[in-house]
Amino acid sequence: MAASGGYNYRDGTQRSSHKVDRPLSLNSNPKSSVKSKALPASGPRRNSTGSIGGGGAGPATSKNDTGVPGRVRVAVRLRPRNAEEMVADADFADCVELQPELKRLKLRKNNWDTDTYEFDEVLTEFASQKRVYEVVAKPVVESVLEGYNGTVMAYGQTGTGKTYTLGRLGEEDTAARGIMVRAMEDILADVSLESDSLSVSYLQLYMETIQDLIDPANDNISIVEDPKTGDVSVPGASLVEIRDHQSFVELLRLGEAHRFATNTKLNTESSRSHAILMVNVKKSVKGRDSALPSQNGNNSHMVKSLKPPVVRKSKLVVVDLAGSERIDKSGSEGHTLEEAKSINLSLSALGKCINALAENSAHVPVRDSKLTRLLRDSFGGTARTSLVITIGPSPRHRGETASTIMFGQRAMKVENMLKLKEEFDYKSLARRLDIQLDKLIAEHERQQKAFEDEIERITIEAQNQISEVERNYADGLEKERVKYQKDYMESIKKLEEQLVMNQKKHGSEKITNGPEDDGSDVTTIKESCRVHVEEIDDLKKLLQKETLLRKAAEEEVQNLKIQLTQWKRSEAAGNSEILKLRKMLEDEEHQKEKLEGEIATLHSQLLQLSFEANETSQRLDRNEPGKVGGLESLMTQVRHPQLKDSGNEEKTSIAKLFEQVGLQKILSLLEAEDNDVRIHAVKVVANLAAEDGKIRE
Ligand SMILES: Nc1ncnc2c1ncn2[C@@H]1O[C@H](COP(=O)(O)OP(=O)(O)OP(=O)(O)O)[C@@H](O)[C@H]1O
Repeated sequence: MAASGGYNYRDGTQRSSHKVDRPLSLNSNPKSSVKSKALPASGPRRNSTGSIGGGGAGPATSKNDTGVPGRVRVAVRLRPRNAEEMVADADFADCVELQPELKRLKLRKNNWDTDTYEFDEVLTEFASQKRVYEVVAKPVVESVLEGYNGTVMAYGQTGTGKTYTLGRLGEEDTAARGIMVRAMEDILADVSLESDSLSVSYLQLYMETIQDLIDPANDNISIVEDPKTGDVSVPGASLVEIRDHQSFVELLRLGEAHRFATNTKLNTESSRSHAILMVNVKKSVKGRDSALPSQNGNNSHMVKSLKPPVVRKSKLVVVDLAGSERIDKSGSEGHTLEEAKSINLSLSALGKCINALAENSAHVPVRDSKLTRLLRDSFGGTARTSLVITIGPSPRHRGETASTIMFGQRAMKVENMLKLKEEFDYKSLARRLDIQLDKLIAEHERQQKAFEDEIERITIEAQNQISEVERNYADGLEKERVKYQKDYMESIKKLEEQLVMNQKKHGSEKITNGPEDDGSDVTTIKESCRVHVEEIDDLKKLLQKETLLRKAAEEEVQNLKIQLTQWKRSEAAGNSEILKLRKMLEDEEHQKEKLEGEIATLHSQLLQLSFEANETSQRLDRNEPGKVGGLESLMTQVRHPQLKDSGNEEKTSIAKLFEQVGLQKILSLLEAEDNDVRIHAVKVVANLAAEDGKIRE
């Protein structure tokens, strides 16, 4: 039964929505992507040869910048008969016959005739949710974890199982979990929550307005397209960090409750909006970041090898489209009718884009609806895309089933060019440099303090030793002096006593023997003289010994002085080492400032370019070619380089062009809508690259 026309949420509440279209705003903080290059939505594409299962080249082996071709892969899933069909179609065969092993589907035209279609996968009504995830979404999730954007989308008539396939939470029965929950489980198992980051936005596109399913008050979100990379983003949407499975399921449940749904004849809970889940994965690339400063303090080497770490920023987009429906069959009226018209309009815009891409047509009408703008990267862009088309078995809906099958067949012809989304992570480099600098400063201060303490200790020790040696020397000297003085006095005393004794002896002998004994007297004096000479010799020896001792003491003092001088010299060398370290630190800070300056300049250039490109594209959109200014003249130069120069002067002209407009503008022309301009821009870029390496990575 058709709803009365209210705005129904799945949680049963009713709210009104504002539908004010805001002008497209520029992304105020475009990231500088160093690896990924934008592929114009209508850029050169290759049509698939139609070989089933062979065109979806995975990105796993290609890590370069040129991208790898990746055809949109399409699986078809048949819903089992529901209770109503069991009764109403009891006497009729299903309108389709599946041959999963041949990956074929036969659509009955009448009782005798069938049309046969081939798909990348054919999933019968018995296919489990696990199998559906593995063939439809798992390869895309793996690509996302490798750094490529990925899209998983469900398309089909209302009530055929799109939400069942993508959005089931499976809380009571884990086997029933849909693609969203299973994809997040695989992503959580792969990322490291310490070094990587995982965030989610959940939106619905309802009657051409984008609303936040996490924060329903946020109900008019703008789409922003990066003119340089072609990346589409919705900066106004809530971005929730996901740390575990449970928080993600809560978020899905919250979003599902806010989704517009109504009861139609074809589905009691028919989604009236397209739901878009965006999972942003930021992974650091292991082993590809800068070297840390070496311990030997080689500053210039350290600065040269200081490269920012590389991060891969990829995005998984899961799109649960609202069901296509025949108004007469769904019984829509009033507001539900308006909703149905809006759904059909956006789905038909998507169909037109896919037709244009499948036919390699020059113009792809991406701007016809917000749905196609949001899915710009998923069809004909840089994402790996997998589409599941859902069909019902009822012969009463053969027409809708046929049109779903044709949509899938055309989508299989769309070829994307997968690109790695790598960036230098300047912020994390700056953070790491700060930490490194703090560590160096702390280490330097610690070493300086230890060095100063050591010098002080050595100086004090040396001074103590010198004082002790001086004191010992003075004591020794004093002792020697006292000893020799005492010995000397004793010797003098002995001599005087001996002299007195001799005189006495001599006087008594003279009285006894008379003057005749003069000979023995002489002998005695001689003996006395000999003793004196011996004593004098002893004294001389003692003096010599004392002189030697004094010399040894003086040498020791001299040695200590030499040691002190050496210590002072090493202190001076230490000071000069400290000065050198300080100089190194200053150099390092200077380098850091330079790097930060360059980052700021790059950011501002990028911002300027984004602004100019956006302005230009807006003017071009408004068909005001005369006001395009610099870029217009650049396009003219790119289209007709011979207008300025000719023949061999073309290279000079390209060089001049490069000088005048700069590389960024030339690169921006690679995304121009005009085929000629893009071709000439490619030539210019190729010439510049060949000339002298003006273009580097
Ligand atoms: N493969 C399946 N097995 C069992 N039941 C299914 C299957 N697919 C869908 N259903 C059931 O069919 C009904 C409609 O499914 P669902 O709401 O997912 O369809 P839909 O395509 O999302 O519809 P709409 O476009 O109207 O939102 C639900 O009751 C769902 O449980």
